[in-house]
Amino acid sequence: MRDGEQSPGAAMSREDKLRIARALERLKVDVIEAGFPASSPGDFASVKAVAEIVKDSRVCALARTGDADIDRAAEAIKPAVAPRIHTFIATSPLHMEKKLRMTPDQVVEAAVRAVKRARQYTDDVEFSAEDAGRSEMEFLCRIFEAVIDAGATTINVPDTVGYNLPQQFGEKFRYLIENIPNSDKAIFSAHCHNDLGLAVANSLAAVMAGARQVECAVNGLGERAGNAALEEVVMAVRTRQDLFPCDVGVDTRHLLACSKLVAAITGFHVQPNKAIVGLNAFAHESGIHQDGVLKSRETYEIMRAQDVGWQDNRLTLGKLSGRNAFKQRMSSLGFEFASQEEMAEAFRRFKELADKKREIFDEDLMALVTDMDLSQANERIKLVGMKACAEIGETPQATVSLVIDGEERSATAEGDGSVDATFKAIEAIVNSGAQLQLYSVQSITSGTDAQGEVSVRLARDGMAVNGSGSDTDIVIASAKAYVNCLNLVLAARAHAAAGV
Ligand SMILES: CC(=O)SCCNC(=O)CCNC(=O)[C@H](O)C(C)(C)COP(=O)(O)OP(=O)(O)OC[C@H]1O[C@@H](n2cnc3c(N)ncnc32)[C@H](O)[C@@H]1OP(=O)(O)O
Ligand SMILES: CC(C)C(=O)C(=O)O
Ligand SMILES: [Mg+2]
Repeated sequence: MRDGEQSPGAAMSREDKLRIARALERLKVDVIEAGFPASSPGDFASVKAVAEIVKDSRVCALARTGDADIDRAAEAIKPAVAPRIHTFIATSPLHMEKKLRMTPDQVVEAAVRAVKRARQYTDDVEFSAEDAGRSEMEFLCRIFEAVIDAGATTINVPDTVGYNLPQQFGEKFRYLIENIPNSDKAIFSAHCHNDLGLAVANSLAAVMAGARQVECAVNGLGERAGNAALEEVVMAVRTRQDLFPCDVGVDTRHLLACSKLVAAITGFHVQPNKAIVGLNAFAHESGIHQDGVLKSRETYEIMRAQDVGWQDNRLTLGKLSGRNAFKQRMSSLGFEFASQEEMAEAFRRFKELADKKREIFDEDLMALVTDMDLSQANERIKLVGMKACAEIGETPQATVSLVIDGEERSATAEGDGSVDATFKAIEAIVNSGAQLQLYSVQSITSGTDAQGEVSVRLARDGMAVNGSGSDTDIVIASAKAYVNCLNLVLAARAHAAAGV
């Protein structure tokens, strides 16, 4: 949380940190580095609040080597069940000379003094040699030996600027652990940055070489290009237990939820092709892969989607998809082909359509094999009125009026936001039982009076339907999209009931 928040634009409030801390505790991480209490009164309060609520993970606060920073960190983590102080100072020639303007002797002295002071507050003290990735090995051995003697129980080796390569970083750990006489009295830790895209690889190399703590951040957030992504480190160690001499205690089933929470709080969205938590991490689009997965999941999956929090893997249909996936999808939508010829003809039309359209949805498939085009479905439900209220400090509320088959009905509901309240009000009237799978907003013109286009995907009985709506007001556009989707669901259901 501390380095993750150092991503430009990702600063977190006390409330944000509490929500993330709860999610990290549920994930069963060993240590939560909650913040840097000396940095601001707000961050002090955040770290203290996290220390008050977290029971099952250690709560750690960062501090420079000065007395004031250490005392402030100690004060903030005082309520924690398992408090840790993490103090650091830079050890590379460049940082010592140009930034700190200190001699190596002064740096060792400051580090030892800080660790001793921190030990007066807790017996769990971590020391980091900032920019260790560019520090001289002999100096690292000297300062680490001194701080372990002073009481440091975790020795962190940060590649602060992401300069190291995996083999080299692993060698550093091996050398340090073998050459520091008291290295057995501390846990060695890796803290890698992603400037060359190597943060996870470097962290894993460190673990192979003896590190037993990895500092990482959900979704790989952190200063500049970020830190090692927690979900990737965890799943690499878990998936390749044949190679690692240790495991992680993380409950991986919460990885996706945690990633989504951090993305929602920071506004840093995860790209679709991101490992583990990206939308496409367990999706298969091309025919040969889909065929393999249908026959045996392991042919193209090294992890189970469910083990990291997804409901299941997905077979998406597009121009690269094959017959087997097409047939399976049609079958799950309730269509069985009477003959090979009928199937071949439907598949030919599917490929033709896929050449024109980037993604093929269930309603496209239904239109393809029947004479019914769902996009032309009758509007059985009409949105005739709505009012949504959002007020700071108040629970958002929405009232919606619909005309269903000629009869007008209204409902009011509360929600997490105006859109959520609106959807709940619609559901209070319609009671469709459909699940919201996707919600996205795009502006289709520019300026504050822009038309917003909202897309909604609802799923019911194994079938997903996409609807859209546009308006200058996003909440109204959302209601229109939801109603549009419901009309498509109703049309599909009527169609299925008619046995077409
Ligand atoms: C690699 C990392 O991620 S380190 C953590 C980085 N995180 C942050 O910096 C976020 C929080 N930081 C802050 O809020 C502020 O920088 C503060 C409160 C810590 C300090 O603010 P200021 O007093 O205004 O100092 P400023 O940020 O301009 O400069 C940092 C000072 O700390 C000194 N310093 C840096 N690291 C250390 C250290 N480990 N131990 C002691 N002093 C240090 C610098 O030499 C500099 O000292 P100077 O003012 O005598 O030149
Ligand atoms: C404070 C230290 C551990 C750090 O974040 C870094 O060196 O990257
Ligand atoms: Mg860092």
